[in-house]
Amino acid sequence: MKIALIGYGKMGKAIEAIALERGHEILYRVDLHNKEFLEKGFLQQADLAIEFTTPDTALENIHRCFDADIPVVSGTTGWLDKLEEIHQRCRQENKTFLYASNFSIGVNIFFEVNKQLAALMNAQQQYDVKMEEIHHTQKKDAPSGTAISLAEQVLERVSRKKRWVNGESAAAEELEIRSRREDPAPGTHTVTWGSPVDDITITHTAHSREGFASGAVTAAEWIQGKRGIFTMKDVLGLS
Ligand SMILES: NC(=O)C1=CN([C@@H]2O[C@H](COP(=O)(O)OP(=O)(O)OC[C@H]3O[C@@H](n4cnc5c(N)ncnc54)[C@H](O)[C@@H]3O)[C@@H](O)[C@H]2O)C=CC1
Ligand SMILES: O=C(O)C1=N[C@H](C(=O)O)C[C@H](O)C1
Repeated sequence: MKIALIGYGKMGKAIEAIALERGHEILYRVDLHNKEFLEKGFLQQADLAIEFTTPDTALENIHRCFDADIPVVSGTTGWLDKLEEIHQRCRQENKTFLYASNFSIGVNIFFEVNKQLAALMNAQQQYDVKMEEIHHTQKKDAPSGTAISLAEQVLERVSRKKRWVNGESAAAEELEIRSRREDPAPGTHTVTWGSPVDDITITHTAHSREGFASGAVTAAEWIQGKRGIFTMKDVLGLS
């Protein structure tokens, strides 16, 4: 595959290492300083783009890839209020788009465990649920995209919880997500169900960025030749 790598920060570099190891070519490494590679003439020479940038730039980058009609695999967090705009264009113009708040296999399995636990807890009023996410101090968004995915999975299944809040909350209908920033934490997510007599805690701890990067390259390999909107559930056959 000829990859246009959009975003050449911590994730861009981790993805580059794995893509090269697997025999792929990095055609462009697009960063803040060489955004001219986002022009159609450059992008359309690539088989696809892998996009890991910032909450403020992801939307525009994905539109640029759609202009060039190349598939996009995006993992940027903190911009999902605009996701529907991208899905709409993707459907209308028959483009190819795959998004995941977390590309690691471990977290995608953790998502399934979280959903099952939440479904079981809907009838167990004595349990309250809280979440915590821990990331490095350079992270721009809070709560993490993964924590929002986990929270939405709970809200869909637990009728006594109405919304998530980032920070402390004493309101019974709110799902509290605490965010901690400390180095080098690549990403830890914990969901705790507590009752007066016991707690159930599930935690996923990333030891490095390798799992995210490897998942993103696997998603890029999988999406080749496909049209439509996809997630890691499709890649891993979890749908
Ligand atoms: N979905 C997943 O599995 C994961 C998602 N992430 C997310 O990926 C994003 C990037 O994370 P990191 O690499 O750690 O951040 P980073 O800050 O190390 O790198 C971001 C890079 O994007 C570049 N950039 C900014 N605007 C750009 C533009 N318009 N075009 C091209 N490049 C641009 C910056 O110069 C920087 O090098 C964040 O939103 C983070 O939350 C991070 C890890 C895993
Ligand atoms: O910024 C990061 O580093 C990470 N971001 C993603 C998120 O916001 O969930 C995924 C992972 O936890 C690392």
